Amino acid sequence: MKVRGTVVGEVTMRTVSTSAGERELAEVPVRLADGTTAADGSADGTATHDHDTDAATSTRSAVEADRPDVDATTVTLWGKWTESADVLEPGMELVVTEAERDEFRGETQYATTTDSYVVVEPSYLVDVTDVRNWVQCPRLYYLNKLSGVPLNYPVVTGTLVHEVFGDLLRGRDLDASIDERIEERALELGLLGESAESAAEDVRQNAAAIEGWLEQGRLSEEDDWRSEQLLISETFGLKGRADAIRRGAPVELKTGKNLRKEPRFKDKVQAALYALVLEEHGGSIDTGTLLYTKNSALDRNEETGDLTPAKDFSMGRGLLEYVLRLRNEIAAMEASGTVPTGKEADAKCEYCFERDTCMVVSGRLDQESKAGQVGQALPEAELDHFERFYRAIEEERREVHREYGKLWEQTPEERADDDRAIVDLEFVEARELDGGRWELRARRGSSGTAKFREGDLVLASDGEPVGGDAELARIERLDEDVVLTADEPVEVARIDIYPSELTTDRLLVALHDALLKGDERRKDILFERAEPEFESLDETFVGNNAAQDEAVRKAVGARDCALIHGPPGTGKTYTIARSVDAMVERGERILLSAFTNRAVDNALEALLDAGIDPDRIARVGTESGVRSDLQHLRLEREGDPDERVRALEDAQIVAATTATCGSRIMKEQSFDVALVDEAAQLTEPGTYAAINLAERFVLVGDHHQLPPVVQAENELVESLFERLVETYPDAGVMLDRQYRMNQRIQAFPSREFYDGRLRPATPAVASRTLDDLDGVSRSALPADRRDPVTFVDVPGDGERHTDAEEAARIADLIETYEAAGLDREDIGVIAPFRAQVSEIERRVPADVTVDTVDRFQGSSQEVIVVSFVASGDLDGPIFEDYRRINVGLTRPKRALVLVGDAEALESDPVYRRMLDWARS
Ligand SMILES: Nc1ncnc2c1ncn2[C@@H]1O[C@H](COP(=O)(O)OP(=O)(O)OP(=O)(O)O)[C@@H](O)[C@H]1O
Repeated sequence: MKVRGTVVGEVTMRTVSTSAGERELAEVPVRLADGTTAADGSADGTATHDHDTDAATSTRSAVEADRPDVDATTVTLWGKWTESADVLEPGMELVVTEAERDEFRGETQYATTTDSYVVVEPSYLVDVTDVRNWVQCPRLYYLNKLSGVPLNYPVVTGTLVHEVFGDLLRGRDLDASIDERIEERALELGLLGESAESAAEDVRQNAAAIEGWLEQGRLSEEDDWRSEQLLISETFGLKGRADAIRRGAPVELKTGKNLRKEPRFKDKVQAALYALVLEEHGGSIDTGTLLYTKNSALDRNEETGDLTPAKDFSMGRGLLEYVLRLRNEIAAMEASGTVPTGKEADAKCEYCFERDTCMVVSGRLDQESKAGQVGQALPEAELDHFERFYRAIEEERREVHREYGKLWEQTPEERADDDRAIVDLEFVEARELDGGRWELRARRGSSGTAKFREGDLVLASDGEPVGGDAELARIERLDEDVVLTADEPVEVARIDIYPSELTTDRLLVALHDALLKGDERRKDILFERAEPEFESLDETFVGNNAAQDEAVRKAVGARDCALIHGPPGTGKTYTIARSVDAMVERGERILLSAFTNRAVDNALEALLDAGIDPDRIARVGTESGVRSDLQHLRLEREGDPDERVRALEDAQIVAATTATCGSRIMKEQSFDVALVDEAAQLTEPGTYAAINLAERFVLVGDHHQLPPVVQAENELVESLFERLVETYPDAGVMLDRQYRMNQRIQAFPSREFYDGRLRPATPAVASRTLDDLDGVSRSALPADRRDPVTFVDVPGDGERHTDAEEAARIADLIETYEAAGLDREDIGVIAPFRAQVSEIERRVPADVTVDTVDRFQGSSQEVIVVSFVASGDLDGPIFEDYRRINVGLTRPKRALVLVGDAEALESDPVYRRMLDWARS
C-alpha cells in the first residue's frame, strides 16, 4: 500500500538488532493524508489518484506542522532510507510505496518493505538533469540555477549532436540532418565566431559514432525506438526528457568520450532516474544505455581502453533506490530553503571547472562554500533583496509544479472546464514533414474557449498526458481543427497546457545577473541609494502635447532611468516611437522590449509610422510570435553564421519580449538604453532581464492597470515600475491627455484611478459618439442606450461564475447595436470569468470579441459591454482587483454598457460610485 502524509515532528534514528544483524531505522511521525490508510487495491501499489488529498498535501503551513500530533502515526523507514529520513523536517510531505501496516500497542503503524520507495516532497518535481548536477556537487546544481546555460561552443555542438541523433532515429540521412541542423543554429554559431563548416565537422565526428552503432542493430522492428520522450512522475516527483527510449529502456547520449568499460556514474544516475519514471508507467527496465559519441572517433593508436560508444549497465534495485534518495535531497533542500555548501558531497574542488564561479558567488552572497569565498559580500540590503526574491521565484516554481499535479489530480472534464485542456479531439492524421518532424491534425468536438493560442507549446497526448503517449507540440492552427507540429507522430486525442518552468528559470538568472553582475550605478538606483539624474535638453520633441514632450525629454536625457506613466489611450506607444526616434538620431543602440509580443509589435509599428528605417531594426522572436505584417523585421536565425550575426549586431534597434531578453542569444548583446513597455505588468526580476542589457533604462506602463502575472502571492506582485514611480516621482511623467474615450466615458476612471488628472486630448476626442461612425445613428437606438455610458440592471441568477440572464441580455444588446448600424467587429464584451465568457460566446455571433479583461488590455473598441456576474453581497471585488475594472471601463471609444445586478454592485463603494456615474 502507499502511505502519504505530512511530517509532524522530529525524526528518531535508532539501531536495532534483528535476525539479519544490526539495522538502522528512522521513526517518522506523520499525519496521514486522507484516504491513505485504506488498503490499496491497485496491482502495482502506486496509483492512488485521490483528488481529496490535494488540500491536505499540497500546502505546507507552519500551523499544520505545529498542530499537536494526536492523529500522527509512526512511519518507520528501514536501512538506507534512513538517509532520506535525515533530510526530513516537520511540514514536509512524505510518500512510502509498498508500505506494510502493523498494529503495535493498539496503534496502526507503517514501515518500509524491501519493495518500498520513499519519496520526500513528491509534489516538487525535480528535473532529472538537476540530479545529475547534484551528484557531482550540490553546489553545482545551485550555481546552474543561478547562472543558466551560457552560450558556448560545447553547449551548441552538444545540442546539435542531440538533434542529429533524434533525426537518425527518425530515419533521416546523416548529411542532410547535419546540414539542416547547422543551418538552423547559424546565429548562435556566428555569435561564437564559428564557421558552419568547422561546426559540421565536429558534429559529424560525434554523429558518426552514433550512426555506426545504430547500423549494428539497425532500427529493426523489435528495436522499437523513439527519440526524446517527456517523462513525468507523479509518485517519484520527477520530470525530464529522455534522449531516447529503446525497447522501453532509456538511452542517454553524451557528447564526449569515455574509455572505461562502465558508463560514468553521473550518467548512470540520469538513466536510472528515467528508468524509475518508466517503471512507474508500467515498464520493467533491467538495463540502461549510455552512448558516448566521441569514442569511435578517437585514433585507435593513441588511446587505449574500451572504444565502444554504447555502454550498457544493469539497472539494479540498489541504484534505483540510491538515485531516488538523491532526488529526495534536492526536494528537501528546496523545501527547507537552505543553500548547499558543497560539503555534502566528496567532490574535489581542485578539479572543478566551476570553482572560480563558485567562490565568487559564495563571496558575493556571503554563503558558506567548500571551495571558499572570494570578493566582498554585497551590502545587507542587497543580500536581503536577493534572498526574498529567490524565495519568491521558488514559490512561483512550486505553482508551476502544482500545475503539473493537476494533470493527474483533475479529470479530463475538469481540465476542459478550467481551460487547461481540449479533451475531445478526434485524431485525423499524422503527416511527416521535411526534416522528420510531424504535422498532427485532429478535429475538435466542441468549440471550448481554452486559453490556447496559435504558437503555444502544448502537451499533445493520446488521451493520457502522463503515462500515455505524450509529446511537446506547437499549435500551428486552431479553428475547428487543431494542427500541431511535433517530433513524434502522437495520435493526438487531447492537448494540455504545458506548465513550463522556463520563465521561473530565467527570473532567477535575471536576479542573479542584476545583483552580481549589475552595474553599480544601476544598483544605486534599484536600491534607492541615489536619485536618477537627467541631462537637461532644450529641444521640443512633441509640439501638441506637453506631457508627452516632457516624457520624451526625460527618456532621452535620462542618465539612469526615466519612468513614463501612461493611462489608457494617452499615447504611450506614440511617445515610445518619438523617444526611440530621438535616440536613433543620437546614434544610440536601443533595446525595445515589453511583456507581450503584441506590445513589442505595436511599438514597432509605431516606429515604422514615425518613419524609422526598417533596416535599422531586428525583431528577435519566433515566427508565430511576431505579427505577420512585421515578419520582414524578424531576425532570421538560419543561414550563414556571419551574415546572421551581422544582422543582429548591426541593428541599432533590437526588439524582443522580456522573456526573450533572458535567452542565450540576447544575453550576449549590449545596449545604450533599454525601453520597456507594459512595465507595470512585469515582476521586478522580469524587468531586470531587459535592463541588465543596457546602460540606462526607460520604463513605460500604468500601475493602475493589470499587475504582473504571477501565481504566488509574494514580492513578485509589485512591479519594479510601481516601486520606482513611488520612490522617484521626479524621474516620472504622467501622460495626461487621452486620445480614446468620449468625455463621459473617461470621467469615472479619471476620478477614481487618476486623481481626476486624465483629460481628453482634443475636443474631437471629448465629443466622439457612435454618430461619427459610417451608417450608425444613435437615434436608431432605444432612448436608454443613447448616452455614451449606460447601465442595464439584471438581477443575478445566483451562480458564482456565470450568469445566464446577463448573457441573454448581452445577446439582445448586440442585436440592438447591429440594428442601429454598428459592425459586429466593433463591439467587445468583457466578462470576469472564463465560464461567463463561454456562456456569452454561445449566444452571440462569432465576430463579436468576448473575453476576459486580461485579453483586452492594450486594445480598444468602439463599443464595450461589461458583464459583471455579481450577485448577493459581493464577497470580494468581482474583477478581483480594481485595476481590472479600470482596464475594462477604459476600452471603449464611443459607448460603454454595464450589465449587472444593481443591488449586488451597490454593496461595494467603488461599484456604487460607478453605478452613480453610469446612471447620471
Ligand atoms: N501627440 C499626439 N498627437 C496626435 N496624435 C496622437 C498623439 N499621441 C497619441 N496620438 C494618437 O492617439 C492614439 C492613441 O495613442 P497610442 O496608441 O500611442 O496610445 P497608448 O497609450 O499606447 O494606448 P494603450 O493605452 O492602448 O496602450 C493613436 O492613434 C495615436 O496616433
